[in-house]
Amino acid sequence: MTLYDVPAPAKINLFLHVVGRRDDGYHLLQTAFRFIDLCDTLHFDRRSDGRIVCEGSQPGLAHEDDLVVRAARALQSATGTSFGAQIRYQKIIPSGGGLGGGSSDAASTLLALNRLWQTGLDRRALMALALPLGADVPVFIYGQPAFAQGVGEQLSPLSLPQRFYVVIQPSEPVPTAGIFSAPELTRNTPSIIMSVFVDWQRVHAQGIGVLAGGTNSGSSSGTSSSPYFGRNDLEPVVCSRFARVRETALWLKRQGIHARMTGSGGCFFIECATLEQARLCQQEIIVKMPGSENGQTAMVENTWACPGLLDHPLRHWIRS
Ligand SMILES: C[C@@](CO)(OP(=O)(O)O)[C@H](O)COP(=O)(O)OP(=O)(O)OC[C@H]1O[C@@H](n2ccc(N)nc2=O)[C@H](O)[C@@H]1O
Ligand SMILES: Nc1ncnc2c1ncn2[C@@H]1O[C@H](COP(=O)(O)OP(=O)(O)O)[C@@H](O)[C@H]1O
Repeated sequence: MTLYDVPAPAKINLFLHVVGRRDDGYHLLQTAFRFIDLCDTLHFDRRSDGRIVCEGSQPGLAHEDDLVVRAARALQSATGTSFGAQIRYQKIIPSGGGLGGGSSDAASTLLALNRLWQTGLDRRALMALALPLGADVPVFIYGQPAFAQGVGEQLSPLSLPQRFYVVIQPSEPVPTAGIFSAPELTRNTPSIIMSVFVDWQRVHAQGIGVLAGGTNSGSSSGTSSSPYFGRNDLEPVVCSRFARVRETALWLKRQGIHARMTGSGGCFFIECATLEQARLCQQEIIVKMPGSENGQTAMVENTWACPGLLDHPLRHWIRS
């Protein structure tokens, strides 16, 4: 029994507010998760000897630390199945980018093995298994764009308009834990109710656009010139500590391009109304970037233009 070409999409945080801190040090967040069509791909063969064998492509990552392996083991011990799995995967989503690639790989592993092993867990049970693997893992099992609270596990569905994204990866990974532990991090952004974001979306649904030159229009928003809702509270901390991320942010700003950091960075996204606009914007960035050769500079590692997803591609693999 096999399952090949299982996708694990990246996520972006449309905004990210830190509204408090729990006694265990984890932070209370408010954020909007959106999946984008930038995917890792996983392949699974069922084994009857109970072993989990994973050929990942993560240099420097020990087998037992790989979130794919940890997810497989979590499902094994929760269900007592005697099956194992041979797993291979190809990474596209950069690690330490704030795109949730490892979390998404873990979620797709849970969804795929639940099917391959016929362990029959429902969505709620898989989400409970997902949370100890990482605060970001449950939303990928939830399967829909979501307004998230708590540490990221209290999820409500969001209906988001079709949008397209340029994603820019500065050539420097950012470790999530170090950003959350920064003393200077803003931890007291006032909580909002979800309808504030939903209403903002409705009002600004027509507003986003990219000008012919490739810069987004700066349609009116909650803040003076940004076309995005709220802010990412982690962005100033990441920019102050990571030179390449800061250079990228400043360069984009000087070009008049409104970009926002996703999660704990260091990737940025630019929201566009059409895929064509996203591709034009990406091309303009590639051409204009200082020292650019095929879109790679000392400052930026990679760029992509891709659609936002209306749903997770495996959403219907599981009972709600
Ligand atoms: C910041 C976010 C926003 O979506 O995304 P990424 O930048 O990682 O993609 C997430 O909250 C990250 O989720 P995830 O990457 O799964 O985090 P975890 O592995 O659970 O935690 C990594 C470390 O970040 C800190 N952490 C994480 C989440 C949270 N709500 N509060 C925290 O303080 C903790 O110090 C923890 O040790
Ligand atoms: N399969 C995996 N893919 C990517 N990162 C992984 C994986 N398994 C474990 N990790 C670890 O998780 C961290 C990055 O996780 P990821 O979800 O991609 O986060 P981020 O959104 O912060 O980039 C890194 O420390 C990496 O070593």
